Amino acid sequence: MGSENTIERIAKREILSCSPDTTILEAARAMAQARCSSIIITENTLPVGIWTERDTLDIDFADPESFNRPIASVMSAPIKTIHGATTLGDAGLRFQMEGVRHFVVVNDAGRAVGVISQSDVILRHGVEHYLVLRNVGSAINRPMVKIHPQASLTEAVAQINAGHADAAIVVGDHGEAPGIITERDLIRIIAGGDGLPVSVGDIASRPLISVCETDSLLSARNILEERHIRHLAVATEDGELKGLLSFSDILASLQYEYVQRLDEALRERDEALLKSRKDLHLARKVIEASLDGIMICNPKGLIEFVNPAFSQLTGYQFDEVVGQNPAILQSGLHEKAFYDRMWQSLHVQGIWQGEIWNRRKTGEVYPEWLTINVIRDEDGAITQYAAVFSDISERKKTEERIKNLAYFDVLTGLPNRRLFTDRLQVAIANAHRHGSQLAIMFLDLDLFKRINDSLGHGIGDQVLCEVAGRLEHCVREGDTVARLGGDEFVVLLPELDHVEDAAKLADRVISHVKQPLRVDEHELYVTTSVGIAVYPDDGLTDETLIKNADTAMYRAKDLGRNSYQLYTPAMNARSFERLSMEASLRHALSRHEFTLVYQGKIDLNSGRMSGVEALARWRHPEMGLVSPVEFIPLAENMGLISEIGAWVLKAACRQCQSWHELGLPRVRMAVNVSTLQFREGDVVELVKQALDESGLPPQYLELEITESVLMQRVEENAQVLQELRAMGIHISIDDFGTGYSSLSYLKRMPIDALKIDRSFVNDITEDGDGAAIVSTIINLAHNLKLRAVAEGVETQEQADFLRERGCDEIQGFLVSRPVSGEDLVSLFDRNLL
Ligand SMILES: Nc1nc2c(ncn2[C@@H]2O[C@H](COP(=O)(O)O[C@H]3[C@@H](O)[C@H](n4cnc5c(=O)[nH]c(N)nc54)O[C@@H]3COP(=O)(O)O)[C@@H](O)[C@H]2O)c(=O)[nH]1
Repeated sequence: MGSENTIERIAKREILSCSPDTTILEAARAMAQARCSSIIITENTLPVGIWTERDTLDIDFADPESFNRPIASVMSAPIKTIHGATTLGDAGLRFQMEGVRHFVVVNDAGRAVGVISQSDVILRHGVEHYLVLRNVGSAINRPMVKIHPQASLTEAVAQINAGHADAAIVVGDHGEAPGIITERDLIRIIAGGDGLPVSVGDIASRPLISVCETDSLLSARNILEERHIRHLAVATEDGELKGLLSFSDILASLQYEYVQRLDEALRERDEALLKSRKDLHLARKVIEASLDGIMICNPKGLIEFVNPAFSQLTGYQFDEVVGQNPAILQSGLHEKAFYDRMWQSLHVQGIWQGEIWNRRKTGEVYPEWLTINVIRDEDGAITQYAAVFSDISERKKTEERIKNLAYFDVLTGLPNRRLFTDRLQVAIANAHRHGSQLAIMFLDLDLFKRINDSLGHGIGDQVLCEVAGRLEHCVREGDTVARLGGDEFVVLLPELDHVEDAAKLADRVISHVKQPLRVDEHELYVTTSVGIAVYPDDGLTDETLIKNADTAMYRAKDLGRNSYQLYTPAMNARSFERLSMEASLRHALSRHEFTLVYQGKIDLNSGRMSGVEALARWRHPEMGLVSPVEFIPLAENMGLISEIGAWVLKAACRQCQSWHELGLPRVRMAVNVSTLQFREGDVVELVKQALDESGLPPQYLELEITESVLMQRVEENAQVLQELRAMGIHISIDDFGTGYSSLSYLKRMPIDALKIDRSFVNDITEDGDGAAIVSTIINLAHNLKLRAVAEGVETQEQADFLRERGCDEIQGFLVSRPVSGEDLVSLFDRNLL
């Protein structure tokens, strides 16, 4: 409770005091002058007794000399003290129990710091709530002392003492105005020192101030306080005098236990009020600091309050929205039924929660997560609607991103396999219902790996994006283009009238894809092979259709790429073939199923064989002679290329050395080395072994590498090539012109020849492009001080053209198909042109 309700707060600080030998007269004068009801008698600054107005009743007024007696002879001792920290309630109890009207207030050290009287307690205790409930009549417990005006003071004092009273009514027999005599009057008489009055009537105070017995004790106490008096006459409603009311009576009437309980209840109420005020403060702070928008509406649905976050999220300031209908926030995106459901939920369940699109002041529409609660009073009547919302734009974007990741290819933005399969399944179900057809096209970019290998994945990715765009451009609305991964794409044509329509689309796709495309400084040419499968003829499920379209695509590749194939059941046999080929390839080396054939390179000036290229062949026990076009990529995929490559190199070196030993003209043996061999194995070590084992001098060995060796792992591969060159090995670039070589690399690498790809040679006579490209490559080779070798020369016209353009050597069917070692012997030392 603190010091608020303790007596030290209200005690009189100035202590009226006197010494023990002070006369009663002097003490009374001091009290009258100070308007004080007590005086403390001190000795050596210590209080030793107290003399109060009440003690005047013990004075013998019949003996005027008694006024000159020392105060110590009449004072009350020992003095009654009370600690300053005592509560007013406890002080009131002590006044009541100990029957005194004054306490000296002391501090912890026992020093007097003030005086407190019972009237102080009553006036300052804050018991108004109690006093207002009690009437004056209930506080009068003592019979009224009535004194005749003619009575002497001594008689009057005797009567007051006899009535255990502290005052008396002075009333005569003839209807004179009544008066009152109190202890304070006695002090005044003693202090006057003029002798005693003749009768009490002379000194009685008039008029007699009275209250009605039905008045509240509070009003009586207020009169006492206002008039600075301590007694009131109490009359009935008829005006009949019933008694006297003093502070003592009021104090006695206070039922302290009850008052204390009331006090406690009030204190608890105050504390609760304080707490709720604190809670309210806290709630206000929380609402103000909340990042969620908060809007309170009245029962009519009009806005009463919004917090700062509301303003931040909607753009509307407090003053702009208070009194408005929240409809100002509506986006217009929801149907009336949506709001009807919301109100229904509010009225039935008292809460609505969900996603809603609202509109900011700027006009921007945004999604929010909104919770509305109905607030009701104790009687169940709606007092408010409280809406709390947060902007979920970011969350929605994230959800959208996650959805995109799950269903769309990150690189191209096309649907991915999952979404494609979903759509295909739906399309199949539709086609089944309507008895219609659909088609899917499986596309794979031809030789895309070369772009990735030679120009890097960054360029490869850009090519894929460009191709994705071209595919989307080709198809109709309702068709789906998807990327399955790598360079594989699929197209779903859900409505197909004729199979020819799918074939026409495949043609369009092929011709669009093959248009030159520019990526950074590169002009690239990409082609695609397409396989088509039609529902229901080529499969009834998504899996079968995709598998069969894939098979048809492989067939298109086998047949020379840049074309499409419609699926036929026979193709499945081909897929099966591929699988069984894989199984057999693993054992091909140990079963000695590989062999080499040789094709001569002819010097265009002399017409003689200047070199030989070794070409691998696989004699499959059932499939017969398998082309390297089929098994080399398979071997690369299966991780067998280094092993097979090593065998080829060693066998070719042995063959060349044996020709030398036979005394045939010494030609150089060219061997193809796969890019993967450079990555996976130690080519230098392998070459050393092959030369050592065969005895072939290094200058008679030529390695044919592809452009990707120059463009990948540039530092490492350059090092290997340098070492090979240092050994005396020749290096030529195979299929030159198809691999996007960087000219600066060509210049820096230790190479001896460029082999012009046969596709350009093949084009020499068909259109001007091939001729121009071949001429350019020949010039380039010569400028770099390299030999130019043309592959795939099949006609005399091609040979003539090449000779005219200064090509150094040719290789091709015109002179000889690849043949066995024995058959090649007959071609040595002849003019083959
Ligand atoms: N890493 C290895 N690759 C090898 C090996 N052996 C061959 N290969 C590569 O396989 C590809 C196909 O080779 P192949 O089927 O042997 O075809 C070669 C010739 O038969 C063919 N050719 C030759 N002259 C003509 C012609 O006038 N017309 C025509 N259409 N084709 C012709 O060209 C192939 C030789 O090409 P190249 O090697 O580019 O000089 C092929 O890429 C081989 O490199 C091997 O052991 N390891």
